[in-house]
Amino acid sequence: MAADVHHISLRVSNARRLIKDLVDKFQFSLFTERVEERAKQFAVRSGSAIFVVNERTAGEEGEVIQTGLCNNVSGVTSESNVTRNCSSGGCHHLYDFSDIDTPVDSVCNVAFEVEDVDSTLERVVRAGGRVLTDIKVTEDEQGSVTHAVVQSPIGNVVHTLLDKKLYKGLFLPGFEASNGASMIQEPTARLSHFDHVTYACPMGSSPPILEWYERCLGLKRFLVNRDESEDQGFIVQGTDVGMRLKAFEYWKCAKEGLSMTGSSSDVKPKVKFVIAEPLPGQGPNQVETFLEQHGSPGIQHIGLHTPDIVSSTRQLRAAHVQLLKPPDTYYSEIGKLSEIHQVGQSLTALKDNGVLLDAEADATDNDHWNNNQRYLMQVFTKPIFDEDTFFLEIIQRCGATGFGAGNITALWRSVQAYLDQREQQEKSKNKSS
Ligand SMILES: O=C(O)C(=O)Cc1ccc(O)cc1
Repeated sequence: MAADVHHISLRVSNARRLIKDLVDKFQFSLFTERVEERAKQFAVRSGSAIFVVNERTAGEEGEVIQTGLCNNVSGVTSESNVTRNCSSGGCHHLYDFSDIDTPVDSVCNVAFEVEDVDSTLERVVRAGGRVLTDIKVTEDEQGSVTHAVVQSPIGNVVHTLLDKKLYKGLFLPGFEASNGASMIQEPTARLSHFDHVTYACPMGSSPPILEWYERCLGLKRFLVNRDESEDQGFIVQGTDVGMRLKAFEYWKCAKEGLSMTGSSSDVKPKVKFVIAEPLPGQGPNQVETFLEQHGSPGIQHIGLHTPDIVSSTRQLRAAHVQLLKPPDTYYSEIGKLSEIHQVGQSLTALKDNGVLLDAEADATDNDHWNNNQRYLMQVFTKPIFDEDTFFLEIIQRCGATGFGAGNITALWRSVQAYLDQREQQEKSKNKSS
């Protein structure tokens, strides 16, 4: 079963504000939208990364809105443990499912493009998955798109499954080109594609999640780096750090997996998924802060790939994007300078821009890259919504396919320092009021 991320949708209270930030600060372009009295949806893109921003409206939950676009033309084999709910909310935000309440702004749908929605849905049903919206066909003069929506095993996250083989239009039926939008993808897009989606999940929840993704969607586990144990996942633990990571992705075949990691641009890299769980006995930490403020497990951050992280980071800082800096000691850790020099990067450029570099981020033997030239570079933004929940990561992979322990720890510490500072500010605000 082929599955590739088509877009990721967010549900927010003020869509225009978020769109403005994504366009002005992150250089996404607004290319298509669907604005009706009861539904506002905007799509922005940078390279192949597409976000659909859906505006939450008061009284949205459970309402039935008919737009005339949702013709239910086919069903799939029904099983008693499957909830089928086609009418409620399904046409409100097209290609999404509006009935799962999100009390705060949230990223809640990773939409996959699949070969065949019917057979994918049958597989989901057979594996005990929950279908939220049965198969629907939407059409306009450019052709038709078949879609369905399934619930993921993670909080409010759903997956829309799309078959666009019979569609020639700009995006999806029901969406109109935005004013001034260009059909041609800007060649200079700085952020080229979604690299990974990281879920914050409760302690101990990863085994059934991995099983769900494998059985329902055919996504398979891969090791984050050489130090990961198959059983335990990759454990990041220190005095102030405590998290278990497990990762999975879609592998068409081993051959494609290998060529994906090379520099050739003819294969679109597949998006990776990471599950982050807190470890027992840790103090307050960012995964738990997410679970608390978000109200359920969900998408904690998304990694966006750039071909040039130093210039992307400079541009983002100039556009007033708040990026987290690693602890001061990061660049003077033993071996860091030689690691940076060995791969031909500049300490000053990385340090000035707060970019982290890790050459241990691999669990595979990948002969396309020289062993000591496989590395990745990363930087995190501060949370982008009002709550301390979702943030973005900018990442540049140079051959490395996983995540390195050194960077994960430094990224964790930079997020934690920010959250601790926020908590202190809140406390002193409450004292003085
Ligand atoms: O390094 C990455 O991008 C990861 O996805 C690992 C990670 C996961 C959760 C955190 O709170 C911090 C780092």
